[in-house]
Order: sequence, then C-alpha cells, then structure tokens
Amino acid sequence: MSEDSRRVGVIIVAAGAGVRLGRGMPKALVRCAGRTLLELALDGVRASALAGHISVVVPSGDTELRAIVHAHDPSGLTITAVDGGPSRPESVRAGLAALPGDVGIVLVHDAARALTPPHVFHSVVAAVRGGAPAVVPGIAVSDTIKVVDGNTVTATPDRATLRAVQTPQGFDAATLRGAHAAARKHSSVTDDAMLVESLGTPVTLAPGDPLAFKVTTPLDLMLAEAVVLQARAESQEDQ
Ligand SMILES: Nc1ccn([C@@H]2O[C@H](COP(=O)(O)OP(=O)(O)OP(=O)(O)O)[C@@H](O)[C@H]2O)c(=O)n1
Ligand SMILES: C[C@](O)(CO)[C@H](O)COP(=O)(O)O
Repeated sequence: MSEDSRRVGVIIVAAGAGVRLGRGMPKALVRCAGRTLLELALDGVRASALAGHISVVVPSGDTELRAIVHAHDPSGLTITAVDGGPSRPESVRAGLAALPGDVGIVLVHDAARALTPPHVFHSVVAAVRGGAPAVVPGIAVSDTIKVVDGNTVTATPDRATLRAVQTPQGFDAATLRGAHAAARKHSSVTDDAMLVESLGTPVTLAPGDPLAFKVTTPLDLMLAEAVVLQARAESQEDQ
C-alpha cells in the first residue's frame, strides 16, 4: 500500500467528565449555541473529509453520547462508540482498540476542541503522509511561561521555542499503537505525542489554529458560543 492510500481513522475522545466546566454532565454533551460539543466536533471531522472510520470514546455507562453517535449520518464512513477509561490515555487506548485493522493513519482528537477548522486536519494528515511518524498542530504562545517549584520561579524558557499544542494529533498507526503499548505505566501523560517522544521517535509540528482552542472552562464555552453564533450570522448574510 502506498503512503497516500493509507486509510485514516479518527479517535474522538469524549469520555471526560468536564469538571472544570462545571455543568454536572460530560463535557461533550454540553450545548454550544444549541448543539452539543460532540456534534460540533463530528461536524469538523466530517468537514475535513479525511476519515474512513471515526471511533468516538464516551464515558462508561453513557447512553446520550452513544445516541448522538448512532444518529450521526454515516454516509461514506463507519462510526462507532466505545467506552472510555478514567484517564485520557486510557480512553485513547480504548479508541485505538476499536479502530479497524486496515487504518494506517490515526488522528486523536479532543471533542473539547470542537471548533477545529478543516485545514488543521489537512496539515496534520499531509505531514503524516509525507513520512512523519507523529505530528502535532501547535500555535505560538502569547504569555511568558515560567517554570516553577512551588511558588518559586526556577526558569523562563525562551518563548520563541514554545508552542501550545492542540489536536488532532496524527500518527502512523503502528507508531501510536507501539507508544501506547510501551507506556502503560506512565502517569501524567497529557497528550499522545508525549508517549511517542518518550520512545525517541521524532514528533513534527504542523500549523495549528486559534479556533482549535480547548473548551475547558466556562469562559472558553462563552468564546465558543460567540464564534458559532458569528459564523451562523455570516452564513445567513451570504444567503
Ligand atoms: N478520561 C478521559 C478524560 C478526558 N477525555 C477527553 O479528553 C479531551 C481533553 O480532556 P479535557 O479537556 O481535560 O476534558 P475533561 O477531562 O472532561 O475535563 P475536566 O478535567 O475538567 O474534567 C476531552 O475531549 C475529554 O472528553 C476522555 O476521553 N477520557
Ligand atoms: C491533548 C491536549 O489537548 C493537547 O493540548 C491536552 O494535553 C489535553 O489535556 P487535558 O488536561 O486532558 O485537557
């Protein structure tokens, strides 16, 4: 199989509790301008037109997110829901196990980054197709970042060398499977690229986008709602 014909599988991790958002329900179920974050995230994946299969990871015991997955129009691809775990890496592993065996490229995407534009998906997949085993989208940081020990500042990294990393993160499937298999004992894993890095495998940066921000807090949700409403108003003006 040539590099370009590798089938793309997308894992949407949506099994988080949304504690920091504070809505008392899984974050992917929270509505943003009338649509759940999971629906918006699925729209984004569909708009990229890259996925052959989508595996949505939902909280164990959930029925509502599963219903959204089952109601989603599957034309042109397959879509499944699978139970997640107590941590993000465990949820990713559940999604990975549920992907069909013929998937050659895996994108791991946060449902919480529900407004990620298609060009981010395309840049990541293009870099993996171009031979990179692992690719992360990232944007420059605008704050000065300090390294601290308790409340003592121990270092100030050169801001020009820092990137705020987003999703989808893209991987050659065998590389991601190997990294997760090797890393079962690691704690404090905050993204999949960390696992690949820990094996000494290079991770490549692709252009991210401010719209790929993660809805984490109530303020983020307000921003997401404003963005969706503005886009809706602009598309109505165009009609
Ligand atoms: N056990 C977990 C934890 C997180 N996630 C997913 O990983 C993404 C990024 O996680 P985060 O934004 O931290 O979501 P939550 O874990 O829901 O947030 P919180 O820590 O505030 O509860 C989210 O799409 C979330 O659903 C997951 O699938 N399984
Ligand atoms: C994967 C991630 O979105 C990249 O920035 C981020 O690390 C997820 O962190 P969280 O604590 O699970 O929100």
